[in-house]
Amino acid sequence: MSAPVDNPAGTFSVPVIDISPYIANGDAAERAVVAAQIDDAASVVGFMQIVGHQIPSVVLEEFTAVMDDFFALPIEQKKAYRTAPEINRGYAPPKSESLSLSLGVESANRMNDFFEAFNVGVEASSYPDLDLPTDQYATNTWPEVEHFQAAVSAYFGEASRVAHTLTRIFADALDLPPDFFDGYTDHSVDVLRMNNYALPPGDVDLDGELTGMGEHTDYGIVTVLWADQVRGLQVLDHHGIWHDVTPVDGALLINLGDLMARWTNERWTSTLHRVKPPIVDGSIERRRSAAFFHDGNIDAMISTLPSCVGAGSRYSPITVGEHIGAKLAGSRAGQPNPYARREADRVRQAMRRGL
Ligand SMILES: O=C(O)CCC(=O)C(=O)O
Ligand SMILES: [Fe+2]
Repeated sequence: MSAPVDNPAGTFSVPVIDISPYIANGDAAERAVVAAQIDDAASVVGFMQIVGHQIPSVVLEEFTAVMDDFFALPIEQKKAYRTAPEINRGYAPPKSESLSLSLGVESANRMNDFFEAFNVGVEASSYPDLDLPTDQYATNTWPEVEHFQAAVSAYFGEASRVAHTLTRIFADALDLPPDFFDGYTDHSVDVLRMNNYALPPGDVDLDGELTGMGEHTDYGIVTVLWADQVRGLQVLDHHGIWHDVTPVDGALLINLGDLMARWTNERWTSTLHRVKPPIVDGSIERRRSAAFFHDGNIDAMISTLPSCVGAGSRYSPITVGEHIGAKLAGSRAGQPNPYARREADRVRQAMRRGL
């Protein structure tokens, strides 16, 4: 089953995969079908849509409701929840980040991404027996919005469960022991970024380069992305063409991050994507998303999987902490990442061709 997307050539689609055999007690044959579908989507597109994840609809409804309540606050009130750029927590106002700098690509206007976001993540205090660094496992800032912490935490728990199930499927798809990824993710430095794409009337410069979120790859192992069905998310295919992607009813979008591309020596793709929300009657159509980044243990060493080395590994081993640190220094602190040259070249090529 494939979901159609905006695609003049008729060849690009983001497959819809029902993972229920891995949630309920599917038998080995049913699970093998799911693992093969995931392997195919991960190799060809790097994005997929999953259904059968069994996140209760009440959890999603309450989560999106408190996101709306928070983003509806006056900007000055939201700014009270800012944190230092090196701490990936709290509120990020419009134009405070530039995702293309996570690749080392300078945009015409630095820090021009107009999304606003609120980040929460795993805290060091959740693992009292481990001596985890408190800048990466930072304490959360919770806004004074009724029910926000409870509703966001409930969704965080569900997204975390889905991410773990996905790594279980990945292990099967890559012919690894079922618990292979557990040792790399048992204190994973996960972050949930709630994104709101909207600019107050008067702030829209339609002549300028209007970017909701600049082109980037995600940094970690896998991203569980809830998005509403307003257009805006675009994915770059192997031919250098951007395609609009919206989820089918009830689906979560899933994409692989750089660490999975490194692990698999690019058998699986960390796909470039960006967000360009539609402009309707001169104003931006509001769009929301929430990206749960499952990034792995900060101290985990990611080296090419033996089964994927083939003619040689394209990447040298790196720790999760080193990799994520270079990426965040780009997107949040304006220091272009020098380590993503090949992705940066692909973005520049697509820009030159005006696609
Ligand atoms: O808003 C979206 O659909 C994508 C968000 C995204 O790519 C991210 O937060 O990394
Ligand atoms: Fe992303």
